[in-house]
Amino acid sequence: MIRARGLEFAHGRHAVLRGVDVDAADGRVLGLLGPNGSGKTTLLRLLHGALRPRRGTVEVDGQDVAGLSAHELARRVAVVVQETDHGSGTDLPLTVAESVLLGRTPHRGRFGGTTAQDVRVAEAALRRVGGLPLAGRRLVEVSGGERQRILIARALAQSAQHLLLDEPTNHLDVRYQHEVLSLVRSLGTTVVVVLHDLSLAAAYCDEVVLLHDGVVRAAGDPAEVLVPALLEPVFEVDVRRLDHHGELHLAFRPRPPRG
Ligand SMILES: Nc1ncnc2c1ncn2[C@@H]1O[C@H](COP(=O)(O)OP(=O)(O)OP(=O)(O)O)[C@@H](O)[C@H]1O
Repeated sequence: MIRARGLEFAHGRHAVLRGVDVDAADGRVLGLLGPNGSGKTTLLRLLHGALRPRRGTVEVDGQDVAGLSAHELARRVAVVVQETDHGSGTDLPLTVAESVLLGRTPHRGRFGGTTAQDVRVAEAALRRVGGLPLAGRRLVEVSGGERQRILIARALAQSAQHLLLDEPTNHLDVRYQHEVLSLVRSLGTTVVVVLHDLSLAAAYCDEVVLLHDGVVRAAGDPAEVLVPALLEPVFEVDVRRLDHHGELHLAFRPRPPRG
């Protein structure tokens, strides 16, 4: 369980998040949605302790993240950030297999080396994302979509009960967008995922939080949040809900420029 209450965050004088509450329940997929600049990545970073709030608290399994060491936190929470973000490690001269093995680091002692168990877990994680054939390749040589799946494998190898992902479908072709999200959904871990594609959010999230200008505009069941009355003022487009084989899809039309 990840629980945030009353989160406030600012870059200098620029308020980024105000009074944000989040409840990510065990084994459920929570989607963070909202327009560019609405505060999704900032919120995700607060949830895994990479940023400290000015006000408010974040608890993981009832413990304040501010009181957990980086090592303890990494055993509980695995994070897949966008590959351009600092810390994704994709610029290191590593093979794919070595990169996935890095996910095991929180499970080692200070001077502990790689164990056979680490190798087995890393291999299983790479297999789950369809990445085994890439194991011997250098990370800098794989495509953007392949790299994204490898970063997810590294997070899986971390064996944490909570998984946070920032736009994991970036760079993925349509098949892998669905494969990665159904994989993430099948893990049984708590998942908090930033998504731009609202139809994917409708298909794979149990709950969603809709952010706008750093404030939660709506939260709850995707079927109740992904409605034109809530989405149109936030995204400033016309929204239609479509039913395709019983699944909710959303279609958008730009609004004509104001005269
Ligand atoms: N390092 C920084 N310094 C100053 N302002 C920042 C910094 N990082 C982010 N911001 C600002 O904070 C606000 C929220 O940014 P954030 O990246 O959380 O939004 P987002 O919803 O994830 O956006 P996107 O969909 O474009 O990725 C934006 O106005 C952004 O310009």
